[in-house]
Amino acid sequence: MLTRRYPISIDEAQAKINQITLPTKTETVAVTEANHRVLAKAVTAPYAYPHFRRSGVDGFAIRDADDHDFPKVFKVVGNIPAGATFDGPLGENETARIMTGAFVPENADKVIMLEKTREIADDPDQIKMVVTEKHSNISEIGTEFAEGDQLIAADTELNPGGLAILSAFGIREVTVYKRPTVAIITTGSELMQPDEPLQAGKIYNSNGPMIKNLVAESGGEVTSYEQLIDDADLLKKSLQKAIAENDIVITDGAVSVGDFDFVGDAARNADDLLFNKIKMRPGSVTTAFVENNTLVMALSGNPGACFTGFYLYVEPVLRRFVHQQTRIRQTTAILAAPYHKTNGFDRVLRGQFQIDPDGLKVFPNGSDQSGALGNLQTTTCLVKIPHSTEPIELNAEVTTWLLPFK
Ligand SMILES: Nc1nc2c(c(=O)[nH]1)N[C@H]1C(S)=C(S)[C@@H](COP(=O)(O)OP(=O)(O)OC[C@H]3O[C@@H](n4cnc5c(N)ncnc54)[C@H](O)[C@@H]3O)O[C@H]1N2
Ligand code: MOO
Repeated sequence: MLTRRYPISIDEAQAKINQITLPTKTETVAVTEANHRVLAKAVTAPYAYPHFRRSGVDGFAIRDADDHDFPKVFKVVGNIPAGATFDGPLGENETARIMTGAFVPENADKVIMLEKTREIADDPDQIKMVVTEKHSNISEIGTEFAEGDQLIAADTELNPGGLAILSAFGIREVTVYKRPTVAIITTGSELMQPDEPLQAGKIYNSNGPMIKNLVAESGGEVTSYEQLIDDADLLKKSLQKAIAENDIVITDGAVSVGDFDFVGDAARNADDLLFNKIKMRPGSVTTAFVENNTLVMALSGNPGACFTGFYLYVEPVLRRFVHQQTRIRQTTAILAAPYHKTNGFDRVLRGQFQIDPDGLKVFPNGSDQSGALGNLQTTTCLVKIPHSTEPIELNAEVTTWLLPFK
């Protein structure tokens, strides 16, 4: 039976996905595993930082009371390497040799850099200081953070710099948003297994590995990955299980109107069909529905359309699960190379961008065909050519989406 479909615009389709309510789930993870995880709770300083007075240079610690009439000779009463402490106060004209990062004696007020001192021949217990210093060269307690200060705000995606801050306080665990769980179901009796020899009429599954890695780099957790033959019962069972166990299910193929396009049937019967046709090419068949509180994103089997559909509709929702903005930058650019085709739907070209002194320029990058995949490695942006009966002019301003990790 031919399914009636109601095409909506790219903006409308994106808005529909953006409107669905997502659950908030959190978990505790080790800081060692937390790079690119998103904090669900702010982290505050358990104590002041630095928590002891630290020398910023290698040199000799002195008291304010002795900080006059240079050059002068001091008595060396201690040696404080980094990691050590120093007992007792410095007396009059006494100093302690001290290394960068080391504990400053409690009554010392300044550290004179090694370069401004001279050893006294045959007398290691004395040191001559040539001149004083303008600054104390001491990091005082709490100069970076007072106890209770916010170290990193909630809803922040941790990066190696953030992990350094947490580690500086000995913090070993953080509360983060759970990654959305994602099941991937690729379909098609024409798909071979990677270890099968090439056969006439069949192809290797290229979308599967692409989707898996796109999900992972967008912060999703792939819980299952399947490659199914075109069989309605098999697909139905797989889909039901995937929906019951995951936050998101991504299907690929079988979503058009052909004899084996079973995902379209599931969409039509779903709790909430968001859309089953978009006024764009490639990717017009991209379909989205919610079933049992799980979002099902049905991407086209055609590689170019699958790639485009993922970035425009799936990446943003994966990021929203963990309270983050999409990593895709939507902006305007100058179409810097000619494009002659016209189209009843908006066309989304795979492109490449260039940042020039006079602005952002975009260039079509090879084939705009839905089934073409030769440009998937080198594409760095998507470019929207609005539907029109006239070809778009060279140097027209166009909407573009700059893709992440390119
Ligand atoms: N009568 C109509 N036919 C088609 C329409 C239409 O509106 N009416 N739409 C066309 C458009 S546009 C597209 S896009 C495709 C979408 O088809 P499906 O998403 O249902 O995908 P399939 O039919 O299963 O496969 C399409 C194409 O992609 C290849 N494929 C499938 N899976 C993979 C994979 N994992 N890796 C690589 N390639 C894959 C498959 O072999 C087909 O060549 O429908 C048009 N037809
Ligand atoms: O959905 Mo098809 O990719 O529009 O060409």
